[in-house]
Amino acid sequence: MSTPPFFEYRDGTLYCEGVAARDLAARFGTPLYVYSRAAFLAALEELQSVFAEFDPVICYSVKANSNLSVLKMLAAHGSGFDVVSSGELRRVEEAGGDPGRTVFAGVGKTDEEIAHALKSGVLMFNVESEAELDAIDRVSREHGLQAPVAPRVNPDVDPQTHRYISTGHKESKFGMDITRALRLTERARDMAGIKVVGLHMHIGSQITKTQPYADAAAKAADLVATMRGQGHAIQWLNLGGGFGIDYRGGEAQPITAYAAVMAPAIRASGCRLALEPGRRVAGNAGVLLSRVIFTKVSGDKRFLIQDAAMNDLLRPSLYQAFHKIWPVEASMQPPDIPAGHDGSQPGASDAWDVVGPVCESGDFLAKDRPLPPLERGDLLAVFSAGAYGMVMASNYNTRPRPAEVLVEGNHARLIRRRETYDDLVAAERDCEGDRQEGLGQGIATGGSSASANGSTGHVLASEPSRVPIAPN
Ligand SMILES: Cc1ncc(COP(=O)(O)O)c(C=O)c1O
Ligand SMILES: N[C@@H](CCCC[NH3+])C(=O)O
Repeated sequence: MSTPPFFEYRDGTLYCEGVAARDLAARFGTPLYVYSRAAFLAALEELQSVFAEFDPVICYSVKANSNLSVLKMLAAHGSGFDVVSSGELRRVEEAGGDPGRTVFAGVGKTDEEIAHALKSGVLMFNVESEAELDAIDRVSREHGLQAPVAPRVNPDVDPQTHRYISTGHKESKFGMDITRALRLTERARDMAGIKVVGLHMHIGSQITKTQPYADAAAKAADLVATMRGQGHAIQWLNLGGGFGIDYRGGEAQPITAYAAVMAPAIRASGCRLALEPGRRVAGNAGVLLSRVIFTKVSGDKRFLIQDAAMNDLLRPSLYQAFHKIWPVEASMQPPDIPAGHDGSQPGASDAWDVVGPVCESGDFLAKDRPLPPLERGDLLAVFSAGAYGMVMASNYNTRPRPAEVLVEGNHARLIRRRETYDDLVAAERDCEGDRQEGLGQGIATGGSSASANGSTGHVLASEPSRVPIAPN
């Protein structure tokens, strides 16, 4: 691809734009998510320009990386948003994003969430079922409003991706098959609280073939014509996200290749285009830095135990997902691993299981991965970690979640401080307060004993509890 490398090795060490990764690790501690501002914006701008003919709204999928600073940056560069909860919508609003360029998806919207989205004026609701349509109609009428909606249709195409992240097939919990969708739009004609303005499809994630998009777009264009025949003024074709990225190297398609196969159908539909890319914008804009705690040999296996675990980056454990991993101090970029090959070399003398400290056998970032010599204290970079990384992190094993840093040129800015032990127990201490002071008196006020600092180091502070616990 023509974009400059945002993460590259220079003089034997990894840089993010103009900042050395080792300096970031020293300043902010590890594990640490590091993002390149230029990488996010290059990916967004590529989508905006390649699809420009269709006056698109690129609705960045907030679930991929929902950091407020990331959303602010994208909003300032004309991004719309795709949200799946009131929480995500609040993030967009707090970041200064435009609800009028935001689509609200998700299979289980509550009445409260529907009301929130209606009042904030979202561009449209992606409707996933008839029951949901009824709920949106009812809530809209209660508020004297009319909801713009786009039924989510499963075109029953095979996206040729991991089965856990494919969604456009008939058995999916998401969306509706074509027959049901048309039944829904038929009923919607009589609903005062509903205005059908678009059609939505999202067939899966990390899709590296173009054919599934060609098939889905063609079915979408036909369906738009049928829905217009029912009397709906369809203005929007929302073809979702799913565009794949390079995890191994060489598997991603240029956006122009997807656009080339989708364009004829979009043109035929006469609609404006909405897209919901997440991974394509965020995935290769981030790396996760970690530090080796111990090396260990057990039988024939060699383990690199480092301080990033499944709670920090879940994808390898959950999907057996492949991420390149390479020392921060190295003379060359990590090698590409051909598609269809997992990169593992069982028994190779330089092969390591890269694991974390979490008490699960499934806690690994890579298996049997050939790596240059490494020892305690060395830094590692886990690549392609900008999407579905921090957002899927948890506190399992009472591990504070990592800090996040955004790099712009030669400048690095902390955009989420490292969690502290106090952050993790604050909600529990609030309840202990209730018990001690009597029901109703210790209701949480939003205040906590969380430290305002915590921006450096990976020390798990072991402070004495500040709230005395009542005797039983
Ligand atoms: C409805 C919807 N839109 C957009 C996305 C973003 O997908 P991706 O990150 O693969 O672009 C998802 C996640 O797969 C989704 O479920
Ligand atoms: N979380 C997934 C993708 C799911 C996309 C959300 N619909 C991943 O890490 O690849």
